[in-house]
Amino acid sequence: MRIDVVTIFPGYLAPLREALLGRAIEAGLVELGVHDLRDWTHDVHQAVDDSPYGGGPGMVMRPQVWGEALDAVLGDAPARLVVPTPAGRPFTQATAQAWAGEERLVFACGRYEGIDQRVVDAYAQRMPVDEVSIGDYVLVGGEVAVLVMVEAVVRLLPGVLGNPVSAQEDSFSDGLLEGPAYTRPVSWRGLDVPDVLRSGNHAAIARWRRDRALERTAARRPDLLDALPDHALDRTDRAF
Ligand SMILES: Oc1ccccc1-c1ccno1
Repeated sequence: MRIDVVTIFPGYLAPLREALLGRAIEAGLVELGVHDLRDWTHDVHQAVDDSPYGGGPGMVMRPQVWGEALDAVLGDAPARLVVPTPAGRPFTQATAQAWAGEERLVFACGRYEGIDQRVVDAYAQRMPVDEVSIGDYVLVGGEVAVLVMVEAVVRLLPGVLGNPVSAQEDSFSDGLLEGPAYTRPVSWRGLDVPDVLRSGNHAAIARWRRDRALERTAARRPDLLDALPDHALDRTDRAF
């Protein structure tokens, strides 16, 4: 997979070259390009924004600059363009799974009051464009959202995680939140590891883990339970 990010703060994306993601890049599983939007300005101030038509607070990012940048970065290779925005569709594990199958993702990091809408509209005429939100809160720019989304996607690529089973047993992979996890010591500050996890009874352990996942999901994210298809819950599950 090739990932390109266009931003006015390239340094914000430095963490993408650390740890797991950095190793994926070194292993050739991912190619990463980070591009400074200001490289496509032509004025002495390197202006990337302007006042909003219709008035209102803040500034809007200029379509001309974005158009030149995206044309240059995209070239002729097919890609999915992703624009993080608080006004976007929710980015979920399902989104990450879908994007993990893409050959190429290009992220456009907006700041200020956002990017002139015509940029999305123009590129949507020739490629898939997703305006996505990572949550119901407002950030200063899209860079942090890109860090989140790139990590969620890249970890799903074959060969990136040491143990591919981890990704298969993620929270949300079966529509539920993951339950609690424990490791040594068996007793810590008067708190003990649940006996069943040390029983060696794999069926009982699997049941206990499912029950804790259902319990946690019912308590913290009842919306996920409501969204589960009927066949996803067996009779024992329905106790929650
Ligand atoms: O709040 C933002 C500002 C710019 C770009 C993206 C966001 C955002 C907020 C939540 N998800 O994305």
